[in-house]
Amino acid sequence: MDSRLRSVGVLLAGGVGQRIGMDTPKQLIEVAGKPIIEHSLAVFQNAPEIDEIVVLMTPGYTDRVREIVDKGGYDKVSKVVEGGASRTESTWLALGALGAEECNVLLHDAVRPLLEPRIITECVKALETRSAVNVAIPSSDTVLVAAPGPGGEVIGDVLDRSVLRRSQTPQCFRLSVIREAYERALADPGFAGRPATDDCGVVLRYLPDVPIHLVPGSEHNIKVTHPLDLRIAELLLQLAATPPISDLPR
Ligand SMILES: Nc1ccn([C@@H]2O[C@H](COP(=O)(O)OP(=O)(O)OP(=O)(O)O)[C@@H](O)[C@H]2O)c(=O)n1
Ligand SMILES: C[C@](O)(CO)[C@H](O)COP(=O)(O)O
Repeated sequence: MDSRLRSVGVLLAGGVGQRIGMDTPKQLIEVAGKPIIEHSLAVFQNAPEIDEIVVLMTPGYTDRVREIVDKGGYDKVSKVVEGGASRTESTWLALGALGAEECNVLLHDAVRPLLEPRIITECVKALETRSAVNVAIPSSDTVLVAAPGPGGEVIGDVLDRSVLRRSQTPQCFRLSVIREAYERALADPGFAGRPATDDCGVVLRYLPDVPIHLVPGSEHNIKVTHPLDLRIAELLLQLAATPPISDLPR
């Protein structure tokens, strides 16, 4: 009998893309010939470690996602569910859409269309022995803490870059662990006033004894947030589709 836990890829696509400022949610914008969300869907669909995909989509756009799923033959998609008002609400709704059986959950920003298969492999491997795993890269910039000063901001602190990492997705957990963290967060009246910007932040705050193992991410695994990111994603996706020079026929 195969005792491997099932792995569910959750695509968080419930946002509206305010910072990119377009009429439709940014995950539906076409980049390198496909909507951004479809690039992310294809990565999960083609990953042998992923057994099932659940999509959380902006209310009003779930039918559009179902069309993309049907047309592209993404047969690992089991559910397309409406997302919530914040990323954490969408995660909570995703957890509600999963059954009671223990599994691995890989929570991925749908707007990170350049997720590499290697990262999924390493995350699922790490989940064989750990219950919480995140993907992160070192910071190549020096990171400052801004403080209010006379007439504007001043530097409050310069952080030690050697211990700083930039958090990416997928953020990966045993279902029972991420559910427990969110149940505690929702029971805390203070959570709404100090929301978390990612799922690891919820686990760290509400299950501080659970170590969150780090897997190396990638500079390519960008989050399409601002208009310039669309151009960068386009170029990187084109590059990824181009064989390296050594593989070209001579
Ligand atoms: N209510 C929300 C908000 C965000 N997300 C998802 O979380 C990921 C990262 O969020 P972000 O880049 O902030 O997306 P938006 O919220 O759409 O962008 P903005 O903050 O500029 O409005 C995206 O794939 C987004 O669709 C979500 O599932 N549900
Ligand atoms: C989850 C995340 O992508 C990790 O870097 C990030 O925190 C999402 O932030 P956003 O403001 O919701 O884009």
